[in-house]
Amino acid sequence: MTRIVIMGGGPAGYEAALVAAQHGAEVTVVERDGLGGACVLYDCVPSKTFIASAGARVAFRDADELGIGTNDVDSTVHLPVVRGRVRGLALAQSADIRNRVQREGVRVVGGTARFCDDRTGMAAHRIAIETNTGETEVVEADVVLIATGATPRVIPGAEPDGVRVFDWRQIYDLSELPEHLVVVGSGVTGAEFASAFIEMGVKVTVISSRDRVLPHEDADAAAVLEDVFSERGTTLVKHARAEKIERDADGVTVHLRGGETVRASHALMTVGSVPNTTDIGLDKIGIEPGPGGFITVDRVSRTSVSGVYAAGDCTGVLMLASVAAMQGRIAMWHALGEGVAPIKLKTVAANVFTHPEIATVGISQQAIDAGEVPARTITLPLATNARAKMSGLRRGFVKLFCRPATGVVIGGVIVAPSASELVLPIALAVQNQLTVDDLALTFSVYPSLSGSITEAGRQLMRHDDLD
Ligand SMILES: Cc1cc2nc3c(=O)[nH]c(=O)nc-3n(C[C@H](O)[C@H](O)[C@H](O)COP(=O)(O)OP(=O)(O)OC[C@H]3O[C@@H](n4cnc5c(N)ncnc54)[C@H](O)[C@@H]3O)c2cc1C
Ligand SMILES: NC(=O)c1ccc[n+]([C@@H]2O[C@H](COP(=O)([O-])OP(=O)(O)OC[C@H]3O[C@@H](n4cnc5c(N)ncnc54)[C@H](O)[C@@H]3O)[C@@H](O)[C@H]2O)c1
Repeated sequence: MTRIVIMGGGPAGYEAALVAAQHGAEVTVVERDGLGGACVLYDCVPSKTFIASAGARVAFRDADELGIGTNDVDSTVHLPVVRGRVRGLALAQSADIRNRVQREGVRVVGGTARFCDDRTGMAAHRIAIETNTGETEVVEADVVLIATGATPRVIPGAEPDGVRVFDWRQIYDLSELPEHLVVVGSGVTGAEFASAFIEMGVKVTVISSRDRVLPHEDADAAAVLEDVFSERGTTLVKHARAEKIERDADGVTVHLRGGETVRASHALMTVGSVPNTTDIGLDKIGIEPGPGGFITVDRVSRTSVSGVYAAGDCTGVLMLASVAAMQGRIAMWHALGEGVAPIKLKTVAANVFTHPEIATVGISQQAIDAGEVPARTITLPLATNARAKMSGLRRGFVKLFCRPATGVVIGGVIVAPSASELVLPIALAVQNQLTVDDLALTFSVYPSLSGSITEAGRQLMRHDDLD
């Protein structure tokens, strides 16, 4: 029986464990916090639960326009209740995952794992576990999966203290909403938290190191979000890098490179993550981490050392829960001799949970504009969609990209309140190489926002006829 040890129980680790157990391996997962990992306990699940509360407040605010008077009712945010939901849901989800994994016969050890091979080049590997109860155990494995995830990056001089300066894992500890929150960093994490606090009625300033929010996302989508931010009175400080944060009894002063300062009551640091790869004994097996400390893997999750795989955020390959889980599964299928297709990143669907949401799949507009991928494109503003009008939606759009000659769908972007749900038909089309004709001939419900997707297909099909 193949002995498999998995270091870390996040989406990469626990999904791998389920696959390995299904295929009859003897599986041990070592996790120092709780199953589900940082994804479930601190990052993805808590942030989306928090955002759900902000969304409820938005619905309340927007009701006025639809003829439902709410002026005389106060929509106060009860932060302790929100925090209770955030924590409770994360713990419940973690417990569900633990039960599921244990039901499949996986051994779960609470503790911290590191390699302790006597020398490099061994066929089997030794892993020392410092258990959470203070004992040390050494286990041998034929196959090891490193799935140790990542941790919030800390800027020296701007260390979070959990009182005035927070990272995204501590922010739920606030007992009341900040008077003025400065969000440092405008990547996906920064944009999501800025949006949630803005929608909860907090004054927000966003510090962006680039010329816009969401520098890695679709530029038109980012422009919509900036519009919403500005409408809600948010200040966006562009081309700015925070170097130091001073705190006093009343608040924080963020010092930017170049000498300017931003004053606020609290600061939230969203300046990226660093991989958890420094203390796991990589030198004992001969793995040299790549740039930024990430572990280099190929498309079936192999590292440079035989029998050792890596998956998830510690590899720096698209830092998404869905990608982590797929990398973990692929590693196990490969290790256990199953037929496996290498991971295809061009078909990954992702969503930024701002208000409105931004969902993307496949080739980006940026790659098309740069001439890297030939494509025909269409953008349909939601303002022209009947259902959007009925719901009072004025912002947002559907974009569709297809191959010039064949009309095969290669990507798309949706900006809408429920973009994460709407993007699936485009993801299905990209994954299965469907054409704009396939979309165009599909019945969508009338009236519906998804009608804009089939309409986008029709508009690109019409262009086809002119070729
Ligand atoms: C604020 C935020 C929101 C996000 N929202 C989304 C989202 O909506 N959708 C999405 O797809 N992705 C989202 N992500 C990204 C997603 O959370 C990560 O891609 C995902 O957590 C990666 O999973 P993982 O298994 O690699 O690592 P993790 O989830 O980080 O799990 C790794 C686990 O390993 C443990 N560990 C580390 N070292 C050791 C060791 N030596 N021994 C034992 N255990 C160890 C860690 O404590 C941790 O519990 C979000 C990220 C952030 C920061
Ligand atoms: N909804 C989701 O799926 C979701 C949500 C959150 C995060 N994630 C994923 O997690 C990964 C990390 O995202 P992230 O936003 O946490 O990190 P990031 O690294 O993408 O963004 C951090 C931003 O902070 C900026 N920055 C760094 N130092 C700064 C400074 N001193 N002052 C001002 N700005 C500074 C960086 O230039 C960068 O733009 C991404 O791959 C993202 O897709 C996904």
